[in-house]
Amino acid sequence: MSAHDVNEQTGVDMLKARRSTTLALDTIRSFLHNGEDQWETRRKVTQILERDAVFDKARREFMSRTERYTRGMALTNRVYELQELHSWTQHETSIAIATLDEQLPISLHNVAFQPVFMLQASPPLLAKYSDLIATKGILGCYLQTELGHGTNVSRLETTATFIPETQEFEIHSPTTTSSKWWIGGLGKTATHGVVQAKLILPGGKDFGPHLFFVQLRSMHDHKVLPGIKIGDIGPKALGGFSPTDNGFAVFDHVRIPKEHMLSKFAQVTRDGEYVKPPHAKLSYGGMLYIRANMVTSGGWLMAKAATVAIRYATVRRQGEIGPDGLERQIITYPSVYYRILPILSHAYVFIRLGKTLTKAFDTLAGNLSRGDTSLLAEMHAITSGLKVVVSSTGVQDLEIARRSMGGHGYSAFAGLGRLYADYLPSVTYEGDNFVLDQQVVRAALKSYRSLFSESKESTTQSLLPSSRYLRLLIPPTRSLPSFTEDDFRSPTTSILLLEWRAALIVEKNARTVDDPDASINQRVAKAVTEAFIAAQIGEIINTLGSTGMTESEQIIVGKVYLLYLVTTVEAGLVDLLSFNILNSSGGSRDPTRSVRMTIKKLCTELLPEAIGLSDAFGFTDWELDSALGVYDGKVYEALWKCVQSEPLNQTEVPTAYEESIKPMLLRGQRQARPKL
Ligand SMILES: Cc1cc2nc3c(=O)[nH]c(=O)nc-3n(C[C@H](O)[C@H](O)[C@H](O)COP(=O)(O)OP(=O)(O)OC[C@H]3O[C@@H](n4cnc5c(N)ncnc54)[C@H](O)[C@@H]3O)c2cc1C
Repeated sequence: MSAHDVNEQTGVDMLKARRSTTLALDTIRSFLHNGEDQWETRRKVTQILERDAVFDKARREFMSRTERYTRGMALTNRVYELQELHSWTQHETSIAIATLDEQLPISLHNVAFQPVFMLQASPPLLAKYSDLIATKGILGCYLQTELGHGTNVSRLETTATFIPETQEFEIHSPTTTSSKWWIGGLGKTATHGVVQAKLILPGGKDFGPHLFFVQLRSMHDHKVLPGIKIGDIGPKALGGFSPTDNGFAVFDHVRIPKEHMLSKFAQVTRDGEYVKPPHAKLSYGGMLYIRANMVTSGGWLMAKAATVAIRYATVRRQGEIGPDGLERQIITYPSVYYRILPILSHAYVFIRLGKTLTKAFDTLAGNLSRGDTSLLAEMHAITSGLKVVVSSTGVQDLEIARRSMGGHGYSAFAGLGRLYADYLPSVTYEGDNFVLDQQVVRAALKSYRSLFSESKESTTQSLLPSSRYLRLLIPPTRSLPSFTEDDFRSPTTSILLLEWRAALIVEKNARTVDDPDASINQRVAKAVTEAFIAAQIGEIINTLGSTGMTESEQIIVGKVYLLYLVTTVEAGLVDLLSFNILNSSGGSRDPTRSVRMTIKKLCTELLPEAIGLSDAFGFTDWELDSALGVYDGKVYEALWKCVQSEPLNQTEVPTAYEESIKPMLLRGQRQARPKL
């Protein structure tokens, strides 16, 4: 029998792991949070929430859907109460909402309704409503998707018919399939919405989908306004998105003033003439904003998964007995660290990339407001590709992290199952990933064709960051290098390989475009986006010197980024080998071994720093809400405590005994008796 106390050992193991880290926590934390000031702001806001009973999470897992919605609204109301009380800035309030770790209806107001309205409403409409929107004096949602159409926006059926006599639009749902569907915040919360509807002008001409600002509920008693039917669409898969009232809406000839068309770009004159927007895609700004934000939030979600899994794997001992007479910490098994350390690297990558992207979006928004669309196509290509990669990686990582924790990972108290259920639809909303892939491919082919167009000299100077990998195709005589294991210790090797893969697959796609295989779009989009991410990682590594990290810290964090690059190469081996990009050197028959051995070595070098690297995210126990990810490592105590609050445990004999268990037992005993 084991002589040591398994429970006590968890605390000992966590302390030891924490002591083994050589990183200065505050430097790395500051790097991840974009400066000490930002971190301090976040810490202060989180502390206020954590101490407030409204934000207690202890009963959350036992609540019904309706209770989750009601709780979600109470949390939201309290955040805005606190905003007033503490004079929080908009930024501080956004931190509070993000920190709550709930899918709240208010998010749709903040990330969809408000940005679209601010970017596309005419100046008079802005003057009337922008303050009310900012202060939550009205609550909004974004009504685009319908029962019959999602991806294909051009076939939406809701109509907005202009009535010149009254200078109004009439919003109407002509069919069952034109019912607005899936709309977050619509079911029970929103007072107003931005509705995507086909613009019909006098004479019946259809100008396609345009946006209209529509009041949905009374500001007096919250009742749905006449002519509109609204409801909640019911529970979602795996209990995800419980606090959000995704809803449906049907409009029956609902009149709105002409000024309520969002007409900053496209307009309708008083006598019903259409005025085209200066650029067909000017209205894409709002969507790009959401996608840019998804990169950052996806990064922080991966950070949570990594923190919980690394902490648990550090204190969970199972299996082989080591030299200390104790079972091995599961994090020391290659099959465990190989799964969870790459998640850490994904978090480091997307958190930093998100910051770059948000900055680029601010520049774009400034340009768009002046009618300058020059950056739009590039930003569209980049955000589409990144949205796909971040959401599919995040969904995968949450499940990998959960599974790495064995049986306890499946407990709701592990905290990752709920995050997974909530994050699952991110691969569908804001553009279905498989559909977005096509847009990335289209942009890549356009860059390829313009580079090789006969009308001008091929020049790599004009290549934008999203297609810089195409430079490798010029000059056309190419020799692909071969790499040793040592070469993979340098980021440039993986970056070059990933860029080569993108260049050759785009070239191949351009040549076989008339007869493509079925997975080509996914592979091309992935290759193109991963080449872009790889080049960005190169930049991040090159600038680590200016982050205040010591040289040894730069080496450790550099290894985290290198791990991302090399594992991306490993995941892309099928195409790298298909295109003969990865060659053996030194007579080895397996050119992939050097990649795989580099991953193993990087992981083992990073293991002593894993707790420090994940502590640097700065999550509190309240934020993680995971019995397996507690800071002090005492996972068994935490799990034991959670289980005691299970409602079934509040009575010794359940009500089901009299109703069902007892009759079943008695029936069984009666049936068995004759045979006894
Ligand atoms: C949790 C959640 C919240 C949402 N919130 C909102 C909201 O607030 N407001 C709102 O307006 N909408 C919202 N939506 C709807 C969301 O935007 C749509 O689900 C999304 O756009 C996809 O459309 P769809 O569901 O009709 O799928 P479809 O377009 O029917 O796609 C079904 C399948 O067909 C494939 N497919 C479709 N078209 C093509 C094509 N051209 N080429 C190749 N493959 C194709 C897709 O890849 C997918 O596999 C939400 C959805 C969810 C799940």
